[in-house]
Amino acid sequence: MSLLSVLSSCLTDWTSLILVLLIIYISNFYYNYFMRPNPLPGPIPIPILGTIHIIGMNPLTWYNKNKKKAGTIWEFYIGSQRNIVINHAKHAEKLCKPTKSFFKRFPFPMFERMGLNHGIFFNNDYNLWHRRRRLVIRALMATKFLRGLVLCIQNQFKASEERWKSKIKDGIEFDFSEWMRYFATDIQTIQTTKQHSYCVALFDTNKKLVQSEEIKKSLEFTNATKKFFHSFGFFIYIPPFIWDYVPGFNLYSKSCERNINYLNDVVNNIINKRKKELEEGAELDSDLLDHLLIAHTLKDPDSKNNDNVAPITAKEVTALTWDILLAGTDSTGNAFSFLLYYIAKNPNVLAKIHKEIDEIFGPDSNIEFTLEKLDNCHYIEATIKESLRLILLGPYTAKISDGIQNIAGYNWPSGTRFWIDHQTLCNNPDYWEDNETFNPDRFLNKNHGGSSELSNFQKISFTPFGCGLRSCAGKLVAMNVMKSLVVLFYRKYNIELKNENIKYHYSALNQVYDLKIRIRLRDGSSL
Ligand code: HEM
Repeated sequence: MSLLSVLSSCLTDWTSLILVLLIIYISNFYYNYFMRPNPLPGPIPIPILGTIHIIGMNPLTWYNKNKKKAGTIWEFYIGSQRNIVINHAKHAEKLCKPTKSFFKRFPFPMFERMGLNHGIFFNNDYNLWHRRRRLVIRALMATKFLRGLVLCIQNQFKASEERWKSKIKDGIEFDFSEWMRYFATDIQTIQTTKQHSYCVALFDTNKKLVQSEEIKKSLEFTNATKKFFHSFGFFIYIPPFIWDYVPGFNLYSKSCERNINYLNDVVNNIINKRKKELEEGAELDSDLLDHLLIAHTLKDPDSKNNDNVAPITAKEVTALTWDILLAGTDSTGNAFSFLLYYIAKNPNVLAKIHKEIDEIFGPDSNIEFTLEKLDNCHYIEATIKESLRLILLGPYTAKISDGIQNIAGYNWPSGTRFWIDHQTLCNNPDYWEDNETFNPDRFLNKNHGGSSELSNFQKISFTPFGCGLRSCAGKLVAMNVMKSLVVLFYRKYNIELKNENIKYHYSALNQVYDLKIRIRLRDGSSL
């Protein structure tokens, strides 16, 4: 037998083996699919890809075309993994209760590999998560922290106003979505780590600001966080063995890995620098990093009162700092861009905002305001809520069940993957009257100058910050950032949209782009 014929017979044997294995895999896949308990409407999956070729990276695209067929519960596949989507308050109630039955998020193997599960966002260990979450909540809800935040926003805004000064009389045109993303990055970076990121300064000066090493480094960091966000969908929807072994995909996942390593190094350097300053006697500040660093030493009140509580580790400090930087930046930035768009489209709402601002803050549009003043802005708060209801920043969240759970009348085994479709929950005409109308009054009850009371279904379904144990840890921060910005912009400026419609795309969050505005001084205002 020639070498060639041995080779070709081996090859044939290998090919046949692969073919047989493939047939077994496909038969097994479809056997499991057709025998699944509680079959629901949804596109038929294909092996390995699941339904990604039909629904793409955004389950709402399929749902919006198939509303009737999908009803209030439907399913789709990621690889061979079944996912159940809930989009009515009557089924969401149990999923949204703050119980351990729906504590777990989907695992993020890539982010776990990179150590990001030492924080709270990617953490599925209840006991570890619980203590860290308490720490973070204590820091973010502290009055001292929130007062510092409101002051920091005003200072950063003032700095932008200084740069607008020479041109504002004739009006300035710019892409607000970009400005807002940079502004949110600056605020979040300062409030989390005390570092300046100079993003807005570079934007306002058309990148002509003298670029020191510090500024260049901060820009690199901002771009790296952007890349991290954009990789989210990839790591959720593409099964791990594809991003590890399939050419092209593996190159991209390796570059994301390098990106996360780089971000980890930057955050670690910031932490070490601050740790040293504190060891050398610097005074403690109200920002998140100092709060975490207290818990990293034995000065943490939790560990003082309880011998079993160890100080949090350096890895935890890094991961928690990361969590807050990432979870808080793009979310607030995009939320405010949507809000600005809705206010511009609704002059009656703007008139009521002006009235509230004039009543609470008086005629001087340059006067500094406090956190306590913002607490009285009930109409502004209602407007923010209505904007968050109409367009969900995170249109869905996902949870894994623990123990057999009865949802929508079906019993589901432990480990079932549920998606809550918040976009549909918050806009369901069954229980949101005139659901497509921008009407902040629906959030004003009689204690706050209105006459509305949310129904039970409305309360369950109003979930822009998620729901259950894992709901947003920075809700109060986000609300205060947005309230502050409403006051800063509308007490002094007129804002005109340059495009008729808002443009946005979904990538981990709904992200606004190309929101061109023209901003000029409001009559009677001065710089
Ligand atoms: C308008 C702005 C924001 C929106 C719409 C928003 C929305 C959300 C949503 C939908 C979740 C997932 C909840 C779930 O899985 O049920 C979440 C989680 C989280 N958010 Fe926010 N968020 C915003 C701002 C912020 C800010 C400013 C911070 C921090 C300062 C923050 C920190 C977090 C953290 C740490 C988590 C993870 C909580 C956990 O797993 O226990 N968010 N947020």
